[in-house]
This record gives sequence, structure tokens and C-alpha cells, in this order.
Amino acid sequence: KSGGMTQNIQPQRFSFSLNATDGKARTGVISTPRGEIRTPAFMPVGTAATVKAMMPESVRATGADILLGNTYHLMLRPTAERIANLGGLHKFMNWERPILTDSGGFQVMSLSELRKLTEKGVTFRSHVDGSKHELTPERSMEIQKLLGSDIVMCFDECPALPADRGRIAESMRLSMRWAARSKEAFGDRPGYALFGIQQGGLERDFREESAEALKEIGFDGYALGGLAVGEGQEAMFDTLDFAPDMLPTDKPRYLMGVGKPDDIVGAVKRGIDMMDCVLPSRSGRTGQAWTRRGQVNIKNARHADDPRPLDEHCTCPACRNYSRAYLHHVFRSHEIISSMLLTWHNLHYFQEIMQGMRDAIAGGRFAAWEKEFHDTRALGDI
Ligand SMILES: Cc1cccc2c(=O)nc(N)[nH]c12
Ligand SMILES: [Zn+2]
Repeated sequence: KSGGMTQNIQPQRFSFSLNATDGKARTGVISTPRGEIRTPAFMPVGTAATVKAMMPESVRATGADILLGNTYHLMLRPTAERIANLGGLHKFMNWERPILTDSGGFQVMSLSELRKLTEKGVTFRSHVDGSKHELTPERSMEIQKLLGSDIVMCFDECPALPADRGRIAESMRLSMRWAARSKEAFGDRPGYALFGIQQGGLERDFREESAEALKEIGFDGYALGGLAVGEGQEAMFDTLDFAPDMLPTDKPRYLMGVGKPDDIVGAVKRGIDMMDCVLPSRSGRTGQAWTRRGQVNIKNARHADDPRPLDEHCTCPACRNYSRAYLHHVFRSHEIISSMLLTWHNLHYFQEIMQGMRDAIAGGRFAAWEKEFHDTRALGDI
């Protein structure tokens, strides 16, 4: 034994290693200077520098290796410059593990008013105070650098659906020009990653053109954008039956904005490595619990006298220490703990699904795991 200090040498690089595949499903590890990300990974959304109703240590306790922040929200309030002056987003929100930030374009189109889209970028008025702002690929890269996020997303445009093929092609080609400008502006930042975002709607030829354009530019990871925007699960899965295969095998594939538990399982089955969604946290705040036997609306009167836990197999604090009757009561009384407990449970359950899939893929038994997953959900709540 050397006796010397065994330092915790963090890799100064961003790298992805694939450990096993089972059909199209994959499991591996993304190594970053701020820690490892086990894939397939679910990323809780921390829009305004907080995963709502959760302390960061609680988010970690659910099993999350990485969380999401949003360029759009943070540039408006408290501003990226203020966060940078305070030491960056990790320090600001007390989460020292990896953070991925979305690039802002998608949120502008869905949240702001008086938007103006040009080749240069987007000008808009803040939904917070009506102030005028501009986002371009260059400004988005600058903001994400000020935040210090480990995985930076290209600045893209996601067409509102329904859209005709002409609109989808035009929007995708703009996003590809913006991807090149994003890469140029991002520069060379060892330890930080830039992900390209494939667009092209549900169209195989446009998805192919987009994938080719992104590979030509070259990225550390590749996201599939333009899905989970109202097309429905069947159309999304039909697209996922071909789109991920167009992307490099040796880089992470990130499906943005997905989804319900069965969306997540279907996406991993089709070769997706990373996902994010507000569903578990947002629905937790409305009393909507996600369990292995389906959805449970805890506000429903049927739970008022029920001494059982939400999910008897779940090891989260809500299921270990509280009854359905208690959860029902605190929701009906609008107590703050109601959001805390159900958000924790939902995030814990989503991470349990991810861990189950990682183990199943590593063991070559994904099909059996998927069957068990669907059969149990079909039982419905008891
Ligand atoms: C968050 C999200 C959901 C769904 C789609 C998208 C998209 O196409 N592009 C970006 N940047 N973000 C998205
Ligand atoms: Zn639970």
C-alpha cells in the first residue's frame, strides 16, 4: 500500500462508456468532472434553480445523478450574470453534481409574449415583468457558460405542431444553422459538453438530414427534440423506431421532455439514454401519485380513511412513514408537506424504474422486466 493520499481524481473530460445492450436498449455511464451519470438516466427538472418542493439532498436521495436547469427562466430571474457572480449555479442551488441546462429557445416559444423569430435569434418579452430580451445561439452559450452547467444544449427552434412538411423542414434547417453557431460560440471547454438537438418532426427524411448535419458539426451528445409536443405516444414511438439509430452509437442520446413511466420505458427500449420531464414533480404538487400499479389521485375521497401506504413496496419516506389517509388530509388542507411528500415519492419511483431498467439491460432480461412493468400497471391501484 503506497500509504500516500489516494486522491479522488475526477476525470477532467466528459466521456460515455456503454456497458451493456439488450436489443436496442443500452446501459452505461457518462463520466464528468462533477460526477458520474448512470444511464439510462432520468433527470429531475430544477427550472428556477430548485426542484420544486425538494431539498437538493432529497433529490440525491431519490437516486438522481444529474438535474436540469433552464436558461430561459434563469436569464430573466435572477439573471445568469448574478448567478455567475455568486459562484455559478451549482454553488447557488447547492447541487454539486452534474447539471444540464436547456438552451432557452423552446421555453421562449412556449412561455413568453410578443416573440419575434429571425435568422439571428429570438426577441421576446419576459413573462415575469414584460422586459425585452434577446436569445441567439451565441447568447445562449454565454448564459449556459455563466451558469456553469456541465451539459450545454444547442440553441434550437422547435416547431409548434401541427405543422406542414415545409414548415418542419424550414424550422429544422434553421436549427441546424443555429447548431453550427452554437458549436462555434461554445468553443473548446474540456470537462464541459455540448449536445446537438435533432429536429425534423415525425418525418424520416428530415430526421435523417438533421442527424447528418449534427454529425458533420460533431457533438459530445445528441438530443432528440421536437417530440413530446403533442404528437401522442404512438407517433412518438413510431419516430423513435428509426430516429435514435441515425445518431452516433458511442454518444449519449437524450430524449427531451419525456415523460410518463410507460413513455420512458418505451423510449429506453428504442435506444434512449437520457430523459427529463416535469411530470413527477409537477403532478406531485397536484396530488397525482405515480406507482407501480398506475396512477393514484390522493385527493380522491376513497383515501380518507385508508391506513395503508401509497405503495407498500416503495421505500421512499412518504410510503415508509405515512398513510394514504394522512397524504389525503395534507393535500385537502393545502399543507406544504403534501407537495414535499408526493414529489419525493414520484421522483423516487421514476428513479426506481431507471434502476430497474439499468439492472435488467445489464442482465439481458429487459423484455422480462418490461413485461412485469406493464402487467403490474395493468392491475390498477388496490
Ligand atoms: C424541453 C424540450 C421538450 C421537448 C422538445 C424540446 C426541443 O425540441 N428543444 C429544446 N431545446 N427543448 C425541448
Ligand atoms: Zn413512495
